[in-house]
Amino acid sequence: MNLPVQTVGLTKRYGGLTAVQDLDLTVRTGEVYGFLGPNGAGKTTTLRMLLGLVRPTAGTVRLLGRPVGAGQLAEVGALIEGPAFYPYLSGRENLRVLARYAGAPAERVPLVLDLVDLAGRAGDRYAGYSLGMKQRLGVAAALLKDPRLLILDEPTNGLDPSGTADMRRLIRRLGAAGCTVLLLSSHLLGEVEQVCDRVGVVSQGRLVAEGSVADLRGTVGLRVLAEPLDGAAERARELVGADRVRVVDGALELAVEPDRAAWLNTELVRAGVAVRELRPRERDLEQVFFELIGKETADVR
Ligand SMILES: Nc1ncnc2c1ncn2[C@@H]1O[C@H](COP(=O)(O)OP(=O)(O)OP(=O)(O)O)[C@@H](O)[C@H]1O
Repeated sequence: MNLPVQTVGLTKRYGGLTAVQDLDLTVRTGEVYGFLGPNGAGKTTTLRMLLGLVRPTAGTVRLLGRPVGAGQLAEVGALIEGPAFYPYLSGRENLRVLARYAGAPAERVPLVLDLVDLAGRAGDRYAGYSLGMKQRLGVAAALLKDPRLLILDEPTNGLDPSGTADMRRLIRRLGAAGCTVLLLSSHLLGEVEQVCDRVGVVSQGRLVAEGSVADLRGTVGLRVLAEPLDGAAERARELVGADRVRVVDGALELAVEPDRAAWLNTELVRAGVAVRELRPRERDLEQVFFELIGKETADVR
């Protein structure tokens, strides 16, 4: 199978520093994969190895099913750092110039402008674009060659909330259109929740978790709103064991499998407790991210 990205045991050492260690990364066709980790975790080094810009110390990289350097970069579109455009040309003119350089058909220009939602402003000068529009034009440029793999490195960096939301919508749209996207981000897990099919979290050069956002978040029990609370807590302790029951903010938190909800509800009601709400308790995504990267505080932006 020609996986867009597959690394096995990928390692890069700079002198005594291991920037990337034993990384097994797989990006599947048609998915939006979020490669996440705090600054210095090794994302850029990994990206450079994927693109053949840096030679791995150990391990292998296959890009679009072939070893790096087999000419497949023509099929990869990338938005890395701020894209360079001519300020006095319009968005459309800039793309026409790039298309000519890249040997992409001119008919792609209106198509990609439409994709990134810039068709209405395509005639405006680049210099007048907002940062968000500039970034989206960068994505449009990366799409000119109709790449099989699109790599976006920190595409929301420096964007305000509305620019970030636009970029998120764009990535989701690309994903829905069947584009394979590798998204690098040092932002919190929560921010990529809506756009990524799967995420890999890297910390200190190692992949510390991989899966869907739902997988990573997991469920850790049940949260129950019931009256009277004391009676509910007492009965719950009898049912599942005292060490599995906590009272937090006027609710019961039970460390039990969520599929025991129906049984628990029946038992509580039988004990004369009125159950108002009973639902799986999920971990907070930020918390998950910090646990994975082994930090207590939010300094990963
Ligand atoms: N050319 C280099 N020489 C020496 N050390 C390097 C080199 N490039 C990266 N490093 C080190 O490797 C580690 C990983 O850096 P890398 O840039 O890959 O992380 P990152 O996750 O991309 O971080 P950021 O989000 O800040 O870009 C860091 O400790 C960095 O200082």
